[in-house]
Amino acid sequence: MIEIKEDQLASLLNGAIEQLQAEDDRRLVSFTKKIATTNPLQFFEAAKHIFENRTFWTSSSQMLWLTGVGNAFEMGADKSRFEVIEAAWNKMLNEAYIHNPYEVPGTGIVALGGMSFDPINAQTELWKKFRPSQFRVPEFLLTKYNSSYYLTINVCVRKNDHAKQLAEELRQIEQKLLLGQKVPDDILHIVDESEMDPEKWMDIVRQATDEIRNQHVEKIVLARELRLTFNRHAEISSILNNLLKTQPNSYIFAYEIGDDCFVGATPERLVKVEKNKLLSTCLAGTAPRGKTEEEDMKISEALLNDEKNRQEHDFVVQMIKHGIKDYCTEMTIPEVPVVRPFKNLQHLYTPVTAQLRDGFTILDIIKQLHPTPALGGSPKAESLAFIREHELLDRGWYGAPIGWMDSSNNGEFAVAIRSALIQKNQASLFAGCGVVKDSDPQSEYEETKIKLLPMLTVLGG
Ligand SMILES: C=C(O[C@H]1C=CC=C(C(=O)O)[C@@H]1O)C(=O)O
Repeated sequence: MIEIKEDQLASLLNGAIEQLQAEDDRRLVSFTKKIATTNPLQFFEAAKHIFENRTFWTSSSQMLWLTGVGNAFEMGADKSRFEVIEAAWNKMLNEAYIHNPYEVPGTGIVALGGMSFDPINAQTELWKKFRPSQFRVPEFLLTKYNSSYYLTINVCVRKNDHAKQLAEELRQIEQKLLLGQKVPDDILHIVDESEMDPEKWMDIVRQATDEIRNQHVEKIVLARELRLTFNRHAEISSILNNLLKTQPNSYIFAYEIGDDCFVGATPERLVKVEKNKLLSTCLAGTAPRGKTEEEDMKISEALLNDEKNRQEHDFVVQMIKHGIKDYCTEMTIPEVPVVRPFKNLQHLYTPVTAQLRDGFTILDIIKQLHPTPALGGSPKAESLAFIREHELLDRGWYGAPIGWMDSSNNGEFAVAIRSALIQKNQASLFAGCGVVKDSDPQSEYEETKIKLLPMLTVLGG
């Protein structure tokens, strides 16, 4: 194990502490170093009894893994979410003491967080711990980028802190984390299940198709919740381990707040920015997987030529194109989608690439894009108004951006679908589908059932 260069961290801490004038002044100190191979999930598990708030992220390509534990700095907002977060982020970065000799995305000061689907919709008891927008800079962040490993230690210092003592305390926690803990093989059993009466939900789908036929709106995405009770408390690291095994090509994430944890394996990238190169994704239009290769191909071809699905998909393409055009240059969007297979489903997929213009950030792009018609509908305002009035669900963070950003304007956000809110021995799973004028309520219901599978299968279903 590579040990922290004690004197280097202590002198960085000391430098920051000496600058503080008033007793309640605080300053973030961030120290990054390269470390030996460390298992991100075992690091996550080792933090279980040390920190209350753990965060986990892998990109769909698994090029980047982030495991954050603890909160060195938090940012939250209920209104004007993007502006408030951006201002707090910039202020903190301007004042921080940073030692990070690596120009590697996802190292150094990284904020991990997410937001609710709709801040206007009233927040219910279910999601009470999750603010409309919330980001955290973890105390310890393990970054795996390609095959290199980095550890960043972030700490907020005060005037009366003692640098050497603090460095020693941090070193002891670091040792425990890097040692890791075996991820338990937790097998859950579902003892109770509840959901909205399917007939009632399909009735809402019918009302949506009526609304669309009456030309008030073109597409509305409707979601539903499945509430499960287990025989015991769920182990988050074990759920993540199973998602990593069963859901390739997906973003696997967890955002823990005390006893609640929002977990998922989503196939949908909202936006990635790396060294000003922007990548967004249109993912909408769905079909099941075939049981044989031949059947799979047939279904995939039918999906590609299906008018209803192509229309559903095109709403997303058009919206992303218009949403970001003023924020970037060199935008490239293929004329036709391709079919992208995932474990349980296949989707129509169109990648969008561009160059982010100087002066804009990933938060500016998210503000433009969220919610895309893959989760809200089209037009945005009308579809959201329908969802607010009829869906009878607190989506919380489901269907909203979740991800990370670093101090060099790199970042990546996925759309938090195929996800569940875990609460001790209970969980709420969410799934939705795009309703257009010819949607059949029964088929839409069946589609949401398949979309629940990625989470259901790792939760004892
Ligand atoms: C809303 C969900 O999926 C979206 C993403 C891909 C395909 C979709 C569809 O075909 O309806 C949905 O727009 C969900 O999985 O809960």
